[in-house]
Amino acid sequence: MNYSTNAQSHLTIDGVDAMTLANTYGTPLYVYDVSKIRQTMRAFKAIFEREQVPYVVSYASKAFSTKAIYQVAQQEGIHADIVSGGELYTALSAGFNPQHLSFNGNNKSWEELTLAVTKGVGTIIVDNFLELQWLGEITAAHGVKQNILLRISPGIAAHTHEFISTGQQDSKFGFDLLTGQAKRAFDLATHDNNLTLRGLHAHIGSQIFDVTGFEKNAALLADTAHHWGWEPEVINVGGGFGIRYTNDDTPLPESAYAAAIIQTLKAKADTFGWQMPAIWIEPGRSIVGPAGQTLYTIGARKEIPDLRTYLAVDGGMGDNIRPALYQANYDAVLANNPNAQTAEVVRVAGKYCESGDVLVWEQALPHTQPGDILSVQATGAYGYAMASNYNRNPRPAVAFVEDGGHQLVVERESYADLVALDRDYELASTPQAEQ
Ligand SMILES: Cc1ncc(COP(=O)(O)O)c(C=O)c1O
Ligand SMILES: N[C@@H](CCCC[NH3+])C(=O)O
Repeated sequence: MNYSTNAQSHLTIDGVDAMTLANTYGTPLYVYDVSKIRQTMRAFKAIFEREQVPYVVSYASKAFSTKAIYQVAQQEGIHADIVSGGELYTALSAGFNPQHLSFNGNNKSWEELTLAVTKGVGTIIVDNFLELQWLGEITAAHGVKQNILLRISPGIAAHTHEFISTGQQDSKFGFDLLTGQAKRAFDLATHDNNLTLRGLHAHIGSQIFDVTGFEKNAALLADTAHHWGWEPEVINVGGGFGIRYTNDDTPLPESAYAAAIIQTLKAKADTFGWQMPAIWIEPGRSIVGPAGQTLYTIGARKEIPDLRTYLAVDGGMGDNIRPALYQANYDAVLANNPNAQTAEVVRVAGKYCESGDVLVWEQALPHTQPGDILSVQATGAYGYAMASNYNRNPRPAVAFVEDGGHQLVVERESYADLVALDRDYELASTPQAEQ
């Protein structure tokens, strides 16, 4: 990897010195290169525009849900997918157009569905029979008509980590196709006057590197609709496009995935004599993952001769659970001199009370000192989004960087924030407890 640096040999992010960011906002710090986010959003759109097919690019905001990212998505003219009342609230607080939201999730509550219907969420992607029934009741009670898609469990196993594969038949998501549940849901949905069924949805998994799963998925959704004697307006093939975390990962460009899906559905539309359905995709990781990195301050070091050197930083599994959860790999770089000669291989560990609290399993680094700044690369997806307060560590701040400028978009939590929702246990001071 060749990192961009300035005259002081410091790592730069879209023209901003990483050391300036660490000094200004403290560490750990999530930093996003917004130009890169915009580039990816535009690249996804460009391929559909070039092929002149109707489409919606919907950013899967579970990957990173903050007001600022919904605002960037809106500026770039893309939609957003949400999976909870909390993500809906965040998007609405950011001023996001609710018509451009789609709502996924395998167990949406009555309250979440009511909020979505009454706030005008554009599309609800219905996952199960209870939701279909509730949605019928809620829309009738509020006298509204709601656009929906049906989420199908397509029976396609994607080649990825078991925990992030969702398309196989043994999955909690969506209506099962093979046992006829999907057809039953289709019949129910098309007979409900308050629901407008616009199309089908299926998502096969995440961090996928080849196009065949997406082609199969698109073909299967089209074949299914055709088999039911129905011409859908929308085919939503989900997200899951893989990214480069380390040099071992070899993702395709955004355009390759999109082109394969477009070709598959063009052919199906031709064969079935349909108008071209709108192709919806839901990329999350590929939009924000490569654009994010996390800056840490290096602290203690433990050398076990002939075994391993641990280098500890001031964050860890609380801000990036992915290595512990999925054995995920990352690259790290010394922000104060990224292109310096490497001198040793270390394991980068966090500060949490868990042996599995690792950020990088094996990393070649130059000589480092306590106080140096380490940047773990490509942490933009499912890092902040999955952050926790384990060990009562405050969650880090988030900074956006663009064209040489920088701004905090999420403040660092304080110790006061950590106890803000706590209440004193009053019974603890009753006479009985004192005896
Ligand atoms: C329904 C759905 N859409 C989109 C995504 C986004 O996936 P990714 O972040 O891998 O693009 C997911 C997560 O895997 C998902 O479950
Ligand atoms: N959170 C996971 C991906 C799950 C995607 C949600 N369907 C990750 O970090 O890779």
